[in-house]
Amino acid sequence: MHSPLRDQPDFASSVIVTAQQMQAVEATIFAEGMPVAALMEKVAGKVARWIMQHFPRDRFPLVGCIVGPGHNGGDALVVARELHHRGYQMLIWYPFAQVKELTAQHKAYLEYLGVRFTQASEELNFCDLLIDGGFGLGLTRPLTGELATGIRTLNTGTVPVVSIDLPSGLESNTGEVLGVAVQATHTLCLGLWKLGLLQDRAQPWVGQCHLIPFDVPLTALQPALQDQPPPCCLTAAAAIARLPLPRSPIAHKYTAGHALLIAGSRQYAGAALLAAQGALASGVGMLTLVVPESLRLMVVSQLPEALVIGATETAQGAIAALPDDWEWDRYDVVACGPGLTIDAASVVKAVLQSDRPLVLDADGLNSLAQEDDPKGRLAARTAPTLLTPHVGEFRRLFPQPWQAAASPSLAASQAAIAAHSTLILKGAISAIAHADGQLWFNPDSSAALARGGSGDVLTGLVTGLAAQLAQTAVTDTMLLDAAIAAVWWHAQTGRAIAAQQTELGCPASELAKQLPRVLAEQLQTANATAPVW
Ligand SMILES: NC(=O)C1=CN([C@@H]2O[C@H](COP(=O)(O)OP(=O)(O)OC[C@H]3O[C@@H](n4cnc5c(N)ncnc54)[C@H](O)[C@@H]3O)[C@@H](O)[C@H]2O)[C@@H](O)CC1
Ligand SMILES: [K+]
Repeated sequence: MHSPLRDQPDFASSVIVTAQQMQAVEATIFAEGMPVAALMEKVAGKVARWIMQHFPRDRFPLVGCIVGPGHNGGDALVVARELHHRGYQMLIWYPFAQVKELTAQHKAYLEYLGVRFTQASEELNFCDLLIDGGFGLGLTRPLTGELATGIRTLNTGTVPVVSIDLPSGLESNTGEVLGVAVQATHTLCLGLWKLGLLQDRAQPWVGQCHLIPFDVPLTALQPALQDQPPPCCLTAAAAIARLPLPRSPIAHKYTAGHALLIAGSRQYAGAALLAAQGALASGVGMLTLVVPESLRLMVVSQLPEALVIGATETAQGAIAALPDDWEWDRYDVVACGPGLTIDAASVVKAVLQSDRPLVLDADGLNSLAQEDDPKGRLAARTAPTLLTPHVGEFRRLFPQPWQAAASPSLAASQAAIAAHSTLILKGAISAIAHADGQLWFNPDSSAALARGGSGDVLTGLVTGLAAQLAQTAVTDTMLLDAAIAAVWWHAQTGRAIAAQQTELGCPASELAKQLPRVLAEQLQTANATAPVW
C-alpha cells in the first residue's frame, strides 16, 4: 500500500489541510519557540520575492494593497515594506480601525517610511498590480459594508491581483464565497495547501495557485493530522511511481494485462472508439472490446489492435446481452459504460455481479443509479471497483452525501467509503477518493479537457493501466494507483496540447493520440530533475 507519508519525497508540498489543521500546525510551531513576527517576516519575504520576480518594478511600478485586520493584513504590510524599499510605489487601502497588534506595528512603520494610505478603495483601480491581504485563514463570516463594496468594484477592473494565502472572502475549507470574494489572478498559498483552494467552485476566484512553502516540520504536521491520511495533491513523482514501468524485458502480450471494454451503442459509437484509444495508449497487452453487433466491422476497421466482439443488440442499437458462455476470468480488468445508453442496463447488472476488478463510467453509472441500493450493490462486490463520474453522474448516484457534505470532494470521499470503492470525481480539479479515506486532488489540469469524449479516453486509460498493474497483484489499492497515474497523465496531456494548440485545440481523439508522447516528455523531465545521490 502506498502511504503518502512514506513515498513522497516532499510530503509537506503536497499535503492539503483544513484551516483548523493549519492553525494547529502554527500553534505548535509558535509554542516550540518560533516567534510569530519571525514567521511573518520569513513568509512575507518569500511572497515579496515572488512578486518582484513575476511583476518587475519597471512594468508594475504602482502597487496597491488591500490590508485586513489580522495577520493576513500583517503579511501584506511586510510585503509592502519590502517592495517600497525596492523602489515600488505603494498605496495601502486600510479600511479597519481595530487590528491585531503585529499588524498595527507594521502599519505604524510604513507610515514612518512615508508610504501612502488611503480610505478610498477606488484609488486602487489605477494601480498596476494589487496585493490582497484582506483575510486569510481567519475569515469567520461574510464580508460586508465598505469592504464588500470596495472588493466588488475592484473585481470589475483588469488589474492583476495577487492574493496572499487565500482570496479574501473565500472560506478556506469549502472554497465557498462568503458574501463577496476577491477575484485573484494569482493566489500564493502559504505553508501548506488549503482544502478550499482545491475545490472547483473556488477556481474562478483563485486564478493560478502557487505554494509558498515555509519549512513546516513534519513533527508539527503529524499531530495536526491526528493519524488520518490527509488529502494530497497529485504530483508527477506520485503518478510516475504508479505507472507499470519499467516493463519486464520478457513480457509478452498476456503478461501485460488483458482489458475488457464494454462500450458503445448505435447512438454513441464514438465513445467506444475513444475509450479503446485511451486503453491502447496505456500500453495494455490485450484489449477486447464488446460493442453492439452492428458496430463491429466499423470498430475493427478503426482499431485493428483490439479484439472486437459484436453483441446482440436492442431495437435501439444498445448492447442487449453478453455472448453465451461468457468467461469473465479471461480479463484482468473490465470497464463498462462509455456510450452504452441505459438500454444496456442488464449488461451493467451482469458486470456488477462479476468477480473482476471493474471500472464503471457514464451509462454504467446511470444504470446503477436506477437500482434500489447502488451503494449496497457496490459494497457487495467481491473485486475492487472504480467509479468515474462527473458531478451530474455523481449526484444521481449518491444524492445523500452530495446534499449533506460541505464540498463535492468530501461527498466523494464519503461515497467511496460507503460503497467500498475508489472514485474519480471528474472536474476542473478532479478528486480521487479511496475506500480507506485517502483523497487526492489533481490541481495541474487544463480547461482544454472540457470536451466530449475526453472522459471516455480517461476511462480507457485507467482501465489499461489497471490491467497492467493487476499482473503484480490484484489489491485494494490497484485501482487507486491506476486512477492516480491516469488522471495525472490525462491532465498533463491536455496541458501539453493546450500549450501548443491553445485550450481550444484538444479534441478527444487528439488527446488519445498524444498520450504516449507527453508521457515520454514527462518522464524525461522527471529524470532530468531527479536528485543525484
Ligand atoms: N499564523 C501563522 O503561522 C502565519 C500566518 N500568516 C498569515 O496569517 C493569516 C491568518 O491570520 P489571522 O488568524 O489573523 O486571520 P486573518 O488575517 O485572516 O483575519 C482574521 C481577523 O479578521 C476578523 N474577521 C474575520 N472575518 C471577518 C469579516 N468578515 N469582516 C471583518 N473582520 C473579520 C477576525 O475577527 C480577525 O481579527 C494567514 O492566512 C496568513 O496570511 C502568515 O503570517 C504566515 C504565518
Ligand atoms: K488574502
